[in-house]
Amino acid sequence: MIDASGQRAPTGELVLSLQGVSKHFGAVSALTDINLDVHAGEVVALVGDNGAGKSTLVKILAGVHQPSAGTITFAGKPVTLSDPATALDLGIATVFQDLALCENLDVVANIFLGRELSPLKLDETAMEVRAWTLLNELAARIPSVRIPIASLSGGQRQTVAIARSLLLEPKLIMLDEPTAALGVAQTAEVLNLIERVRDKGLGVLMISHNMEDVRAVADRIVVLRLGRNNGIFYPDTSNQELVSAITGATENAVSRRAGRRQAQQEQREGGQL
Ligand SMILES: Nc1ncnc2c1ncn2[C@@H]1O[C@H](COP(=O)(O)OP(=O)(O)OP(=O)(O)O)[C@@H](O)[C@H]1O
Repeated sequence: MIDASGQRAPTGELVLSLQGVSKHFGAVSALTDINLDVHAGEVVALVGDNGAGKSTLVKILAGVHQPSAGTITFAGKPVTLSDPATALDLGIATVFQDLALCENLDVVANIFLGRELSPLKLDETAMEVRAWTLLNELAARIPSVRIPIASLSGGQRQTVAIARSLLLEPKLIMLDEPTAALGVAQTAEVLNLIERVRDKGLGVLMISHNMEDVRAVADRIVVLRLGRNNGIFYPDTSNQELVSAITGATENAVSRRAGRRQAQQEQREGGQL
């Protein structure tokens, strides 16, 4: 569907909606009055400079931090994400940047890590089959599910972490810098993976500093600046425009230059009178 501005409007149902979310840490305002929507089958990139509030927002949605104000609606209902287990049970999965994988354990063990005592408790063979199924759905290139994480590449580790987050069949998956520190081929692999997660109908919220990756995979780009919303953009936005929104260069350099021009013009006109 094409919206009034000629862009592709999200067609999936609204999975996540934040209205007026703020977060203070003592005197520090990490987030002020944030609005954010993520639809099913949509990749939303969350971008912003260091300290813009991206991690704080992800931690709120992961149930790690509690918002100081605002409403979070998930799957059509207002929710309180009081702890990480609540967020996970509701269907919000998070892959943090450190991936939280155990180097010495194999792929199967990592995918089921911490879930061994849950109703998902399965025998070794069933767990192996489930792990393969998840990885196959992602068309993941993992040589064997019985090799330790330590012997996998960065891209393959990210794949295992994403597969793990899909185990509980979430509606929304949040990825914190999924391509940071990856080479070109591995980055492409992870971006493909993100597209496949989207194609499964999940909402994806991805934090990234890499505008090339963002533009390659995101349906919408949400910019945060100094803890506030600073625009929603589409992948065809120019780099300059995005960087301006991220750094605030528009309001500084451009508007200052325009102001100077106007002052010079007024001076000239004044001189002619
Ligand atoms: N636990 C905390 N206690 C106090 N202040 C915090 C805490 N967590 C974050 N902040 C502050 O909130 C603001 C937003 O930080 P946040 O880490 O969310 O930004 P970010 O966009 O993720 O930055 P980066 O890209 O550097 O990770 C910063 O000013 C930071 O210092």
